[in-house]
Amino acid sequence: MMKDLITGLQTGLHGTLTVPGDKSISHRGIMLGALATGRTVLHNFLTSADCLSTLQAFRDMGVTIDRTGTNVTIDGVGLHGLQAPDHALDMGNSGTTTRLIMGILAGQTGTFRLEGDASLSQRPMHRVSEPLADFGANIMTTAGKLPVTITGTAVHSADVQLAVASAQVKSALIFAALQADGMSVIREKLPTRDHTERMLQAFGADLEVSADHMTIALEGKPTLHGQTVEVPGDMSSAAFFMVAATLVPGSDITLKNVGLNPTRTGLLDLIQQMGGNIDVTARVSGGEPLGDLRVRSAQLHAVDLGAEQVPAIIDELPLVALLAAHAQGTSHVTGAAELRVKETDRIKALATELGKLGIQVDELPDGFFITGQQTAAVRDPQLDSWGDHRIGMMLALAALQVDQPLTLKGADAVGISYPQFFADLAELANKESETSK
Ligand SMILES: O=C(O)C1=C[C@@H](OP(=O)(O)O)[C@@H](O)[C@H](O)C1
Ligand SMILES: C=C(OP(=O)(O)O)C(=O)O
Repeated sequence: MMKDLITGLQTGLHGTLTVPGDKSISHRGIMLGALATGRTVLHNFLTSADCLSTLQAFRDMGVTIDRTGTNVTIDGVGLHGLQAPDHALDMGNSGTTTRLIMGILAGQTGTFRLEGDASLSQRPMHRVSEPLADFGANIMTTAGKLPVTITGTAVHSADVQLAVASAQVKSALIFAALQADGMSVIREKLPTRDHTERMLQAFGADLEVSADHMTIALEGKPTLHGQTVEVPGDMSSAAFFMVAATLVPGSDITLKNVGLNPTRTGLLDLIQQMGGNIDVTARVSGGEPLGDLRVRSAQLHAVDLGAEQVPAIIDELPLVALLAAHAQGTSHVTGAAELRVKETDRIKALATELGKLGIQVDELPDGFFITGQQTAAVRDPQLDSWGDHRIGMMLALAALQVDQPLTLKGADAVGISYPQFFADLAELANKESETSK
């Protein structure tokens, strides 16, 4: 789908917005609900394509799941009760679905085949299958990628050191450990988002996290009990409007009920560090901190960001490029090679597409650097999402301050994590939602 973008916004963004539910928590809500006994109820479930891939995969494995809008009920089948379907499970575009399910299926009965779309089929899966082998898992990849075949087996406990800083890999190992007898230990490379750990504790698992957040110890074969989960707003979706309101002069918006788990707030911290103006009113609900953010426009200065900060801002790094492009001075992002194995090579995609707008991005193998406030002219008004939701949404924000018409190819990619993104942006910008062609 080609879309005309909102350009030349003079008046800033205004108003109050509640962004949709958190993608990571929505995936895990379905998964834990399926593995629990009894009923789990999810409120504010994210009804984006990725989370619906997870929902459908569990239906295909015999789990009864009802969904009315953003309310989902799941009747759990217990830790080992999933059924192997006679067809492949469709992972769609979702890395989280694929990798977490690999850990879950390692200990089930039967043979399961996982397939995905063209983008997902290029992404590395051996980072999960290899450490899962330490639990005795029997997984065949296709040269380290999808399609993947998992033959369920009686997994055993293990003590594993992660080679990549990845919440998806960590969570897969936690799910395998959950199905094994005895105590397993999982050691992180750097602390990553901890929703699996928090939610498992809420569902009744015996799981301990060290004070430095680097080591997780858990006892296998707990009985998980169905829960009611209020999914907070997705920080990674709020991020787009935090950046838009920071950059477009005259803006003043409030984002309600945004998840503020400290493993996810890297962008919030970074905007403040660059001179941004965000007021946070925080509270705790259901084991996850959340709050309202008032964001006003500000003049920014350049910043450097390295490997240690990357996990808490991983999905927001394309937005950091946009912040850097408007900040005074040269910003450097390093230690972010993971960006090259997301839905697309996000370093290459953002450098190419921002380049069309006259913003020079210098690529590094593991990041980029950008000198802000360049004044070059638009070179090509036809932008492309590369089929990647986060690149597409970042470009829609980049367009706001460009004074000529721009189009976005592959705009429908936003449906992967934020189906109503364009409508929400149009509302805060006080514009009609532009026509689609
Ligand atoms: O665990 C999760 O829910 C996620 C972890 C991150 O991936 P990695 O584990 O590959 O860093 C993130 O990019 C993704 O959007 C969601
Ligand atoms: C990388 C992402 O998701 P996933 O890995 O689940 O495809 C993302 O949402 O930016």
